[in-house]
This record gives sequence, C-alpha cells and structure tokens, in this order.
Amino acid sequence: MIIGIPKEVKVFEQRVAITPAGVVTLVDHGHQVLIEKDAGLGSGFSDADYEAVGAKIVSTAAEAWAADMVMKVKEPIAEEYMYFRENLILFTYLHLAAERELTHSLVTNKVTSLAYETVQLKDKSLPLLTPMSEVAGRMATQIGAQFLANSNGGKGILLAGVPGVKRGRVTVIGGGVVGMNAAAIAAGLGAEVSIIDVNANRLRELNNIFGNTLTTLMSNPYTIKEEVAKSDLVIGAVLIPGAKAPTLVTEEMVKDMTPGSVIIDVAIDQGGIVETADHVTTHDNPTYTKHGVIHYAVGNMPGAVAKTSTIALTNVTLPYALQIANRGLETAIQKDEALAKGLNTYHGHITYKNVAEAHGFAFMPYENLIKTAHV
Ligand SMILES: NC(=O)C1=CN([C@@H]2O[C@H](COP(=O)(O)OP(=O)(O)OC[C@H]3O[C@@H](n4cnc5c(N)ncnc54)[C@H](O)[C@@H]3O)[C@@H](O)[C@H]2O)C=CC1
Ligand SMILES: CC(=O)C(=O)O
Repeated sequence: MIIGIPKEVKVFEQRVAITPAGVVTLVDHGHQVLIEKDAGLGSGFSDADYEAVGAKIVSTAAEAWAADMVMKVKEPIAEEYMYFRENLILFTYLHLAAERELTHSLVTNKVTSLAYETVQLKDKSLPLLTPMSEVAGRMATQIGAQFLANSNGGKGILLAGVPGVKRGRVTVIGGGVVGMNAAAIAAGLGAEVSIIDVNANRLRELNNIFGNTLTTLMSNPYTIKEEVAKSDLVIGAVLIPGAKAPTLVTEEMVKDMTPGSVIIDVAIDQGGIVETADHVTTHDNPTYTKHGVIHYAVGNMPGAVAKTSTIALTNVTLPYALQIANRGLETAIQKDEALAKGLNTYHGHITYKNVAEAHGFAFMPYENLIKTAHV
C-alpha cells in the first residue's frame, strides 16, 4: 500500500503522523511511504532522516494526499477538503461530533475515515487517544499554573503556596486519562486538588492511586458549582467517546469564580464542557478572558511539545496502520473490533453512532456495508 504523510497545517501544529522508526516498519512490510517535504521538522526529524530509512520525500501536499492511505495528526481543515475523494483511507484524529462541515465533506466525498480517538478496546480504553491525553493532562496543570501568575493576567497565586500561605485550589472535572494526569501534576506541585467523575468505580480507582493527596467527588451540578466557585484553576477533562462533550460548567458558575482564575478546557476538541469556552483557541493566541476568568481552549495542546508527542503517537498508531496496510481496510476492521470502532465514515455513510446523532445525520452500522464473504 502507498501511505501518504502530509505536513500538518493547523496553526502551530508541529507534530507529524510518523517517525523514521515507523517508516522502517512499514517499508519492511513492503509498503511505500510518501512524506511531504519538511513534514517532520517541527518534531526534530529531517527529510534526510526519513530518506535514510526508505521514505520518499514529495514536494507538495497533493502528492502525499494522492496515496491509498493518508495518515495525519489533526483533523483536516477546510483548505485540505479538496484532497478528499472516493476510496481514500484517512487515518487521523477527527473529532467529528464537533466538526459538522468536516463530517459533511467526508460523507459527500465518500472518504473512508478512521478516527484515532474512537479506536476502542474491549475494556473501553482508547489506545490512540491515551498518549495525547497523558501529554495534554500534564500540560494543563503546567499551563494553568503559568496563567495564574500576575504577569500573565492571573490572580497571582502560586499553586504550591509557601509556609504560612494557603495553597492554590485545582478542580479537575473528568477523572480519565487527562484528568488523572492533570491531577497528578497538580498534587505533585502541592496544590489542593479535587477530581470529579460520574463513574463511582473510577473514583474508587483514583482514590486507591492518590490516597489522601486529593479529594474525589461524584459529578453532579451541585458539586461542580461548589467546587468551581472556590477554585483557582479548573480543568475540563470529560469525554463521552465520539460524542459532543456535555456542558457541565455553566456561565453562571464561571461568574462565581474570582477574577484572575483560570479555566483550561482540554475537552474543547469535542466541543468543551464549559459554557463560556465557546470557541477553540490556537497556540499563538491561546487565551481570552470572560467574566474576569482566563479561558484556555487549545484543541491541539500536544502540538506544542511535538517531539514527545509525535513519538508517543506513532508508538500506538503504527500497529493499526500496519494492519490496514497489510490486510486491506475491510479485512483489518473485521479482524480487529477495536480498529472497527475507529471507522467513522465509509463510502458516503456515517458509521459511528455518536457522530451521526451529534449532527442529526443517518447512522449506518459498518457491518451492513461490508461484505464478509472474502474474509
Ligand atoms: N485539547 C487537546 O489538545 C486534547 C484534548 N483531549 C481531550 O480530552 C478529553 C478527555 O480525554 P480522556 O481523558 O482521554 O478521556 P477518558 O475517556 O480517559 O476520560 C473521560 C472521563 O470523563 C468521565 N465523565 C464522563 N461524563 C462525565 C460527567 N458528566 N462528569 C464527570 N466526568 C464524566 C468519564 O467517566 C471518564 O473517566 C477528550 O475530549 C479528549 O479528546 C485529549 C488530548 C489532547
Ligand atoms: C487528541 C487530539 O486531538 C490532539 O492530540 O490534538
């Protein structure tokens, strides 16, 4: 199979969909890898690094997009829709529940798209989202701490406090991968941390992991209102896989926060859980202030620590890409239920229920579309 790797075009997105190590694996299995010129530079990989392991460098995005399967990092932006065509396999983050235009364009152009973030194992974990959630969770606390400084418009709070002075308060809403990593860094810094989740078993696990270094709380509007009001830093980390994120922090709750507090809505890629986080921001202008509270809503946080993130991402995407390349898409998804969950659009249909529901479009299970006869 020919696999194309275009250069990422989102603002300040420095990741790339494959490392030279990943190229070696694909080439060893007889596949051809086309990499757009300079695609790896932001992650510390030169064209020469890729050429040395057998990739072909192409000078335009169009040449990379002409491959059988295109691997990317971020969901395509409007200027990339012109490359969509029937029989293209697109393997990348998509976040379609928050991307109506992109969904429509993939369907009308009959692109076969698999979203990294909906590939799901039997235990419900999301193996292709996890490493970026680990990165974003750790970054969220670090970034929040930075924006609490007066010099960045914050209220002038040091999360750790000092002897004789209160510590800062951090509330993390959603106790999955992002939430756990954000909480770990916040607790490590010495902040007073609460973590809120709707799943009682998950709260038990978090309690077992963290003991009394943080407080676990059941998610409900009463508790969220109470915790948000007294927090210096609120981190949004909720996910309902494939679906639009629920609004859990209302505008009224944000108004109750003290001026100079900070909200990092990591879940913004799925639409965000904070009512006032009403648009995605970018690394070059990451924050805005509403009701005196600093909002950070960057949809590609790991793009700012590209070398770490690119390696972490390729570590997990490569085995799935290899299955698709070796077996062909149809056989690969029939042999691997986790990969099949990644299928979001197929030959003009939406094959992921939560995406179809988010936009009021028709849903078609992939099993109804793919013939099993030749497997
Ligand atoms: N902005 C960015 O750059 C990045 C954003 N993300 C996003 O962060 C979000 C979280 O991702 P993960 O932690 O990997 O997901 P996860 O599935 O590991 O965790 C989500 C948690 O939310 C909890 N939850 C669901 N409904 C809830 C409710 N009503 N109240 C409280 N908790 C609730 C679940 O029980 C689960 O523990 C996703 O939207 C993901 O796409 C991830 C990486 C980078
Ligand atoms: C998860 C995602 O969309 C990102 O890492 O940018």
